[in-house]
Amino acid sequence: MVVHSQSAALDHCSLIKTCKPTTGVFNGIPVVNLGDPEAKSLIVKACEEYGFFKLVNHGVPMEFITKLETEALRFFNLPQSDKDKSGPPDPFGYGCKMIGSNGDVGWVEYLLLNTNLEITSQQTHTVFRENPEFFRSAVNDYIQAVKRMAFEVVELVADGLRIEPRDALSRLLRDDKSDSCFRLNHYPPCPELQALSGRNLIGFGEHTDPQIISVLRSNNTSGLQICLNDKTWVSVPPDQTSFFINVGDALQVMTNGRLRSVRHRVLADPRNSRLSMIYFGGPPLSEKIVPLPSLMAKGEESLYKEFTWWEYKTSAYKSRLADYRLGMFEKRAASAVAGL
Ligand SMILES: C=C1C[C@]23C[C@@]1(O)CC[C@H]2[C@@]12CC[C@H](O)[C@@](C)(C(=O)O1)[C@H]2[C@@H]3C(=O)O
Ligand SMILES: O=C(O)CCC(=O)C(=O)O
Ligand SMILES: [Fe+2]
Repeated sequence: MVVHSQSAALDHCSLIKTCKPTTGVFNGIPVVNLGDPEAKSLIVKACEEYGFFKLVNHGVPMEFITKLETEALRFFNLPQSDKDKSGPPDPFGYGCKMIGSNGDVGWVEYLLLNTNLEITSQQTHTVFRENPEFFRSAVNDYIQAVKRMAFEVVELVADGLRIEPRDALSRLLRDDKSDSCFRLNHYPPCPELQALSGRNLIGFGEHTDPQIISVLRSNNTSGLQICLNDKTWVSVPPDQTSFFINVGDALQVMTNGRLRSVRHRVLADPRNSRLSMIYFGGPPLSEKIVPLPSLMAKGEESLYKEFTWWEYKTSAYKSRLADYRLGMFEKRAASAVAGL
């Protein structure tokens, strides 16, 4: 991400939103130890209350994490013209400041990758044609390990909610056709811009993740914030040795609203660069996203209209980042519009 001079930088960034600096960190983020016999109920409680928790003792080898971090930084430190060869993100590939294709911008550059097609094949023409073999292998090793952990987490969700069979969620992520993706985000420091405005630049604007579950790991630079039920934004203390798990929109629907997808955003840090890596576990495109039958009480009705993941994704990709994407799939919203 090139910044030539202060005025050029400001020009470039006039579209990036800012917010008042927030100071306090939130110490109430639930922490779940994957080896704890109580993990399933702690996970469910955290997902009901926050749609978010920190996972420790996760079993992903630190070696895979640091190898990928090194390779990712090597990539993001390349000259801009080299990085641009891996873009634009359509939607996969390298992107800088523009998020999605509907006008959202942030102080971020990223690589967005598909995980279900072997990363060796389809993406060869963009991201990995230009980058060394060890970057590709670092990405593959990391994704494999994180997927395994994500399968376990959603199986614990199923256990905790007494969903049967217990692979009702994990089978969707394990499926060869699972529509999952992976993202490396790099938020460079930007001291001049923040000093001039006295505000924090938005790195990645507020949103919920559309998929079933997102698994996030970052370096020790802060920036991630979540929105609590009372609509206040709180900063998540970073922890480079742990993972943060987000409930996505699809899981909210599949649990008929029991688990809530969490609204979150990232503020750029004026002094330190942030690097995050996120696996977004989604179902196959043809999957119907409906509440899981074993979870529904007798006579309970779905809060949502029936839709496939393809339909949801198509609509999500037409939306702006901050939009409430589930709104148009809610039955209640539809009847309100009809004046019922
Ligand atoms: C503005 C957009 C970017 C996004 C697609 C969208 O139109 C709305 C959802 C966005 C989001 C948020 C979570 C993930 O980072 C992401 C990959 C996803 O699946 O939905 C992004 C999309 C993107 O960056 O392409
Ligand atoms: O980069 C981060 O820490 C989070 C970004 C995010 O929420 C996303 O890419 O969907
Ligand atoms: Fe997100």
